[in-house]
Amino acid sequence: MARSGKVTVVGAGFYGSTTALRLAEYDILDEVVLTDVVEGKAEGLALDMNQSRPIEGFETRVTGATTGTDGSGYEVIAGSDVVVITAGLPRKPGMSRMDLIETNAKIVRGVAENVARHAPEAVVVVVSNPLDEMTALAQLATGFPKNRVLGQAGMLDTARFTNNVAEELGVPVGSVKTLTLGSHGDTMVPVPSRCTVDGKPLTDVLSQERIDHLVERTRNGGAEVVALLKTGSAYYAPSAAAARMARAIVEDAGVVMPVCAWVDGEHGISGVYLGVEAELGRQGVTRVVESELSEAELAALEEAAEAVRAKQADVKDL
Ligand SMILES: NC(=O)C1=CN([C@@H]2O[C@H](COP(=O)(O)OP(=O)(O)OC[C@H]3O[C@@H](n4cnc5c(N)ncnc54)[C@H](O)[C@@H]3O)[C@@H](O)[C@H]2O)C=CC1
Ligand SMILES: CC(=O)C(=O)O
Repeated sequence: MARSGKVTVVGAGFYGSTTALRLAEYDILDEVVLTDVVEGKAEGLALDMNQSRPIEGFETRVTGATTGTDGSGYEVIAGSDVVVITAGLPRKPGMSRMDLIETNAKIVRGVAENVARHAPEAVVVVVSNPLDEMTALAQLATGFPKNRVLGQAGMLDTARFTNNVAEELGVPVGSVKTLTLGSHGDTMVPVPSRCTVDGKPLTDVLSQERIDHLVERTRNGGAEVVALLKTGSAYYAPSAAAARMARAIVEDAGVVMPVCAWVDGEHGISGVYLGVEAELGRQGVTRVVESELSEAELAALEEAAEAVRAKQADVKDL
């Protein structure tokens, strides 16, 4: 089987390590690189993942490396097609994603500058929180074209909406289609008008009260997991989302996914990183797709854009 492509995952915590393993298990890449500032952490996890290859039957090799905030060790990411940035603190119960902004901005800025130096042709997928702001910051710090920097949130939030609907109705997740746009925060926009169950509109199978409940549960999906875990945030569904995005980019797949992308006039909104549907290919976002939305959903998307625009303007000073 022909394998090609190299994806780096920066940050070997829960999110980063599960993303690296998922990418390696696809068995389509030459190499997955996993890095972390903690001495030996990425190397140890990479060794462990490589030892799982004979059991799981994949050949993609994982390389672990320790990197310094001074840029040491970053040579290992040279030639990466995609760099996924997961470095940064996760929230604790009671914290909002926005509470992480100052600490994570310093980390993401440093990482992004080193990515620009050592992998200048890469597409960057940001996952560190607060997501919409860290994506904007990574674009500023890399100086990459806006289509080559995007964030992961919509895939995860959409998956949570789908799972919530499937569990409510006791049906397979495969029979449910949903969509979530907007910010990865308080102004998240689950889109009930785009939800179907076995092709039927959601309003045909659920009352408005139950739909409202599932929308609210989706908005709080991250906090629900944090409250149960108590020591960190979700990573199985988030890593599945980031790995699928990286794969779509490496494979130049042209698939449409909900992601945090630079919006330039679509939906009448401009000049902001926002959760929208976008087509992904080798150059990152090849096209932002204007989803069909109800009037109320479009108004909510505009509200989300205004909420994140102000915060994104501030990140340059962090
Ligand atoms: N966008 C999304 O949908 C989601 C975002 N997240 C965010 O992802 C981030 C990571 O989450 P977890 O992996 O669970 O946290 P974690 O604490 O398990 O891992 C973070 C890792 O980053 C490393 N790190 C810190 N500074 C670094 C630097 N300068 N260079 C390289 N590595 C560095 C740490 O040593 C640690 O291993 C958090 O900010 C979290 O909020 C988590 C879930 C979903
Ligand atoms: C941590 C986070 O952003 C989430 O689970 O949605």
